Amino acid sequence: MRSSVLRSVKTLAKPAGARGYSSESVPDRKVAVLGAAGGIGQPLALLMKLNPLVSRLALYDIANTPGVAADVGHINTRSEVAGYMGNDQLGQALEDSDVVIIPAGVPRKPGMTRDDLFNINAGIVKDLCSAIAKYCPNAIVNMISNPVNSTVPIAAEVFKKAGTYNEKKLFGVTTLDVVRAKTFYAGKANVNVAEVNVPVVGGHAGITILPLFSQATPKANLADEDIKALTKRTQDGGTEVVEAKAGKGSATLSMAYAGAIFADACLKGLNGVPDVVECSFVQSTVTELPFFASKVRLGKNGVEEVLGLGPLSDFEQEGLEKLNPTFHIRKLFQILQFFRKCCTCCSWHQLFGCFSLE
Ligand SMILES: NC(=O)c1ccc[n+]([C@@H]2O[C@H](COP(=O)([O-])OP(=O)(O)OC[C@H]3O[C@@H](n4cnc5c(N)ncnc54)[C@H](O)[C@@H]3O)[C@@H](O)[C@H]2O)c1
Ligand SMILES: O=C(O)C[C@H](O)C(=O)O
Repeated sequence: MRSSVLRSVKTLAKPAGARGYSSESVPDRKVAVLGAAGGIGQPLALLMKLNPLVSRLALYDIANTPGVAADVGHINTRSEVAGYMGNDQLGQALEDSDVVIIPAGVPRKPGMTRDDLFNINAGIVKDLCSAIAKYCPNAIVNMISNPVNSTVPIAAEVFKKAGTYNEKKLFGVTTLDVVRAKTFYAGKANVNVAEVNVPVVGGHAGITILPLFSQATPKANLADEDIKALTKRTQDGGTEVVEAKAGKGSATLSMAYAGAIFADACLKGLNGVPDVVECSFVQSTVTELPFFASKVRLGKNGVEEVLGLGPLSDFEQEGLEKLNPTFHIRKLFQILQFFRKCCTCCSWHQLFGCFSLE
């Protein structure tokens, strides 16, 4: 048992010796986790502590971080761990960060949509991003807090207002959709899950999550009905967990795993490892939507290239057409309302410039 856990941890955290640099030359990298005492934050802190690419790990939350930091800090891996609690310590937590991961915010309960989290989480994200703009404006930001389809554009607006926006460094973390699509596909196709690849594009809510099973590898001859069912299960994966947890929150462990995979990819990109590609929700021209998840090549400056969708099946093309209005209408109105309430200097003109209904 112990050795298999260690083996998977090694695979997740493998230094990129074989992929571009030796473990002796791994540069120093500071990673900050905001919301580090939460359901995602704690296992994510553990996984980042196991990552040999991290030299400093800053754990920030509004409560309980000293305990989490003391606990994680006893693990005998490379990084130095420090806990920071409360707004007064946020600046210190962020200073010199290369990557900031944000799982701060409230999770869903059964019967809620991710949009129902907007009012609380938009405010949390806005405050945290204002601090990022001040204390580590060049950091890569990995946004986990929901609704990702809206928290990412909000973060972009906050950074624009602060004059620090770099579209190459802002990522909505959609890796859990990919993790789920891989797991469900491997089960149905009866193939080794470790070898499976499935791009998932669009966004991170309901039908905006669009897995491209026609591009899944290894290839399997699945019936149309099976593809439909896999697509629906991937789109409803978050709700499946929310319902199973029956009021005790949403996905935390699988999300921490997904968040650790994505942060590891960002670190590899920063360190110059070639051909690091993950799906992520980023500023995009792949469709007419201003932010869109697709495969992204990661590099020393964050996004190196936003990759196109590739060939779609008729079913996927239909899914793509359906997701556009959902995105536009919900997201636009939420974000407009938020900035009207909270940000008097953000004019309607600026907002329509960013989120126009094309
Ligand atoms: N992107 C995804 O795929 C994905 C997957 C799962 C969950 N999520 C989202 O992640 C968020 C967190 O989920 P969770 O289960 O960890 O919730 P949780 O309630 O267990 O933890 C959230 C943590 O955030 C902290 N927090 C609140 N306000 C803060 C602030 N201003 N600064 C710093 N920390 C603050 C809380 O103290 C708490 O420790 C939710 O919004 C959830 O919907 C996203
Ligand atoms: O579903 C949720 O509310 C959490 C997360 O977005 C998920 O996909 O698990």
